[in-house]
Amino acid sequence: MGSLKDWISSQLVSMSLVSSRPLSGSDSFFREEPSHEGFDGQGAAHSNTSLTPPILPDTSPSVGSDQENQSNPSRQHVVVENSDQLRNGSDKKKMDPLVRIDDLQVKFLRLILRLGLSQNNLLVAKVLYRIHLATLIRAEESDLKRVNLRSDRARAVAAEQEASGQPEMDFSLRILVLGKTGVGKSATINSIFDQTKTVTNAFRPGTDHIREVVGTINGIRVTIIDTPGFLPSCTGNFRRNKKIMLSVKRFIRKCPPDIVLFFERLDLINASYNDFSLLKLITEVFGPAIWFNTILVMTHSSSALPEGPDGYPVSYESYVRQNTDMVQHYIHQAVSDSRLENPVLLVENHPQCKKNITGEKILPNGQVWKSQFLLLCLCTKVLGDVNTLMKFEDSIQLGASSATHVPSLPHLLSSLLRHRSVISPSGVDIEVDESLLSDTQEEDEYDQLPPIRILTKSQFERLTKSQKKDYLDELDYRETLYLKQQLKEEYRRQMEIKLSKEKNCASNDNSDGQQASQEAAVLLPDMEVPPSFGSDCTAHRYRCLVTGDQWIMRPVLDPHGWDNDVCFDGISLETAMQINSNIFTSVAGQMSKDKQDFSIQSECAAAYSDPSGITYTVGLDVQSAGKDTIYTFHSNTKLRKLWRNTADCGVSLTSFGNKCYIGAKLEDTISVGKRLKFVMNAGQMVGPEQVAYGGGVEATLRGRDYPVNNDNVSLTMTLLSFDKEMVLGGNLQSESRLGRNLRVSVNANLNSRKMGKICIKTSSTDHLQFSMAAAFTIFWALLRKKDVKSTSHE
Ligand SMILES: Nc1nc2c(ncn2[C@@H]2O[C@H](COP(=O)(O)OP(=O)(O)OP(=O)(O)O)[C@@H](O)[C@H]2O)c(=O)[nH]1
Ligand SMILES: [Mg+2]
Repeated sequence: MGSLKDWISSQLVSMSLVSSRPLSGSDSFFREEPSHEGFDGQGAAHSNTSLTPPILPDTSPSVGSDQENQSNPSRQHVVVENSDQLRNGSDKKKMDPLVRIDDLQVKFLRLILRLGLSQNNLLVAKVLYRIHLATLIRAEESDLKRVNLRSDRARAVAAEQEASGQPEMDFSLRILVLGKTGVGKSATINSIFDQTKTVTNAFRPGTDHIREVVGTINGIRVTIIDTPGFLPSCTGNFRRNKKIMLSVKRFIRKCPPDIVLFFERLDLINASYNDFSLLKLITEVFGPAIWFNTILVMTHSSSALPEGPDGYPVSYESYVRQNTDMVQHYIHQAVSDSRLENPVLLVENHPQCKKNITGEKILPNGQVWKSQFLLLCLCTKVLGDVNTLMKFEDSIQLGASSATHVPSLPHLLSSLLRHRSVISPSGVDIEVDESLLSDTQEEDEYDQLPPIRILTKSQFERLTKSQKKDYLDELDYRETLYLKQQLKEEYRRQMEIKLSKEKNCASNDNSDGQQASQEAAVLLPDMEVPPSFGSDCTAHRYRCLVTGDQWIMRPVLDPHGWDNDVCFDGISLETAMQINSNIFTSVAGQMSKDKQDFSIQSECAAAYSDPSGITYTVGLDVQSAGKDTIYTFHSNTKLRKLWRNTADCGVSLTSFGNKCYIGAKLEDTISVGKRLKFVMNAGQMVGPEQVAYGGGVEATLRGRDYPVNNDNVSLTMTLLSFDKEMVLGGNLQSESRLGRNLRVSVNANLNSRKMGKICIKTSSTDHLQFSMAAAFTIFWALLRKKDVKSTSHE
């Protein structure tokens, strides 16, 4: 059962109920002995039998995906113990994992300094953030108060220790290399040490036995275990490859590596690449947990770029992304889990590889790959050690059989409390309809407008700046009124159809069939598919037609598919039907199936509106979660228009595995005028031996031009209680149009655990506005940074 703590952090950081990713490598796979830093006590108690990977809800891109450059500078917090604890005796220090995490961070920052890397480096920030998150998740309520945001102090201690060289740092890396023969494992080892430490061979397998290569880089002792390469995966080589893997497994049993490098040649990955059987064999022999500490190494990274469909070479970034995605895709298939995201390291071993002025080998994108190698190894090892210290042994496991996700009560309750508005078959929200109806005084406003002369482009150009503005404002105003009028007419038309249908039903005169057949088919926009179908046609098109209002059926595009044949492995379907004047139903779902997996997400609902104003809704939601399926049956009763008040009560029954969760909620909506709305709700979710309670108040103020412009501000306060813990949260959401070409939406939340996030989205058709938005964002980030600094000084 997920805890409230998980729920809070996922509210902040994760997209979905089941989205989780490894913090880093699994020590459970490798470690039988204490790590090289000598973490003794509880933290070093590794188990090599369990495959439980240490997993945290993830918020950031993979450690190594340097293509993704978003990071949140405000989250670069370091968890540092308070000074009392720092001064405490070594015994206590040894016992307290939080203190040891603090030490580890200082060590990590020292190494970053030693490598000459900036501490604001994206990867470093991510590692520090993940450590912070791990500490928060694992910390007890009492510990949480001790978790200070004193990043500056950790940095200062690291700088001080590194300058004085005291205390001496015993940090070492133990790395295992794996990959097919000839991909450049030995050549990479030689490049890393800048000397020929192991033999390479261009024409036949170069390495015939496992051997350790030891050296020192930037004061870090590095041991690399060079292994014989695997033979290309075909049935004849299966036994030989297995033999190599078993001997490697035997070799590392006594002294397991911190990091695994899995090698591929970047230039040899193409549409016909398929190393699934080899990856599967690695997974079987070493266990799925091997992939947690694995970095994908792509050699030959400076090779000539292939031609794109337009005859020009493709861009380096997209070439790398496409090829690494393909290898990652097959790893996902081998472990039957697509959550894994391995860091990628690009390598070029050619002696004539381009170098920068300091003589370091650089890639076509200007990156110095050797420092990137060290950084990735450091990050992987440090996160691995944090995992061990924090004991993430009860986290999610990799693999299909183990990919069972237990829904948490706070999640289920908050989704029950989420407001569901019932959509009528015409596609217009009932609430919108009502606000239109109440809008009678503006009835003829558009028709009463004086005529306007529409200017040609050249006439418009001749206007002065202020005239241009007035003219555009006037057009804007008219457009809003026109759209309002159109919406009203559409609503009236729908009502008339409804009334005439009722009459027709009475007189048994059904002309529906003819009407439907008269409706023309509409072509839906094309989907972009990988341009690899057929020899002469670069982009084969799949076209979709919509023939009636009622059914929309489309294939689902898999963005990871490498050919059109495997791109479409799902289907989505949407329909809404009026059974009679009072009953309507809607079904929306998506289903995908390939050789291994079948997944479905669907929502069906039926609503009955009583003429007295009561609406009854029943529905069934079906959702795949790993190999299991979650069924949720829900039922709602809505009492409309008791004064300006809509009351709603609902129950839900969720079945997952062999467990059942029952929930109930009460909700009341009060409208004050056309623009202000209050929603209050309270609910309860009961699971096996556990209960969660929650509720909230939401106030929404809509813009003057609603529903033509969806400007609104809403403020929500929620309270959630689960397992003797209570969390109060506040959320502010606003969407508004600032000027003609700029839309801004702001979402900010904060809870009583002092965790929160702010998200600002802007869209503009004007470059100037974009630069303003960027300037504002940077200004905001700086402000936050200052804020964090002053907090840490306190
Ligand atoms: N151009 C180029 N050549 C490379 C690169 N990496 C390796 N090579 C060459 O590829 C050949 C094979 O490299 P090795 O390092 O022996 O390959 P290996 O993976 O160790 O092979 P086994 O020991 O048989 O498993 C050598 O001639 C290397 O010089 C690279 O990044 N670019
Ligand atoms: Mg070799």
